[in-house]
Amino acid sequence: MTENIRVGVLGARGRMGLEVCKAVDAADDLTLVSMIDQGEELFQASSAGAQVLVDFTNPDVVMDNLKWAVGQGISVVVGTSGFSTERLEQVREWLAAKPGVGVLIAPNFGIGAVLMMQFAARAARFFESVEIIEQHHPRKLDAPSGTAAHTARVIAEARAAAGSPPMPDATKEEHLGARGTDVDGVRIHSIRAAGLVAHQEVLFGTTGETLTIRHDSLDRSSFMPGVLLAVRAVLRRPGLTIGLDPLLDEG
Ligand SMILES: NC(=O)C1=CN([C@@H]2O[C@H](COP(=O)(O)OP(=O)(O)OC[C@H]3O[C@@H](n4cnc5c(N)ncnc54)[C@H](OP(=O)(O)O)[C@@H]3O)[C@@H](O)[C@H]2O)C=CC1
Ligand SMILES: O=C(O)C1=N[C@H](C(=O)O)C[C@H](O)C1
Repeated sequence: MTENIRVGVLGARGRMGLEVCKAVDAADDLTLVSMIDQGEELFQASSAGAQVLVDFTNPDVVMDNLKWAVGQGISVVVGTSGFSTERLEQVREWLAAKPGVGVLIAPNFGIGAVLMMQFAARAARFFESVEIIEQHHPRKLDAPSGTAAHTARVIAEARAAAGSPPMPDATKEEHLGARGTDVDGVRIHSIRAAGLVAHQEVLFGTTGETLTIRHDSLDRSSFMPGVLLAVRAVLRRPGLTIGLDPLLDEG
């Protein structure tokens, strides 16, 4: 009989952390050994023998958590947003000194959201224009969302690979922010409103037609199958894994 994976949760009293603790607790093959939130010591996780930490904290603290965990030889599943190319490079450097440790960072654990990003990358080369509209609950700290920024990057990569010309846009005079923010040449518009959870539209346009790809997380339980998939996979994936895509492709 295989032993349960021992899991610790960072940000355990937050909106996502609470949901992750419930999901881990309910899984037969996982054991919740540590729940850590703001002001509590990370060593509680190593003392409790955590093999995998799940981090849903905030962009200001996640890098310190990761540095500590990798240093301790503990693998980490990260949902916290705010990962730039520079941050990812830093994580790779820490991991290089700790072969065997795995870190999986996913901008979005919703399976539908992962598919939305894949579909957007596939559509990118067929359209002249594309803009992203993301909508979230008003307690979100960062804008644009990590999902929107990642979507913009994969679209930009697909457009560059296809040799797409710059998008048409005659705007000459602009009120600050009216055209959203620019990530790798793709405009992102961020909406924050009570009642929302996490929603995104990718709007493509070309002569005579548009294509809108939309995903809605209506409840935070939508992220849990992806989080559990990552927790189960990270111990057999040393090094850095970005996104759930390679796990979904495993079947
Ligand atoms: N990848 C994905 O699929 C998803 C990612 N997210 C991302 O996850 C992150 C968390 O989101 P959400 O749960 O809504 O946010 P919350 O603010 O509800 O939760 C974050 C929790 O982390 C705590 N915290 C702050 N600092 C530390 C620390 N050093 N150690 C441990 N805990 C700490 C916070 O405490 P306090 O409030 O006292 O600061 C809070 O309880 C965000 O970056 C969000 O964008 C969210 C949903 C899905
Ligand atoms: O803060 C949130 O809620 C979410 N954050 C992630 C992001 O920034 O993309 C994932 C999802 O959109 C929910």
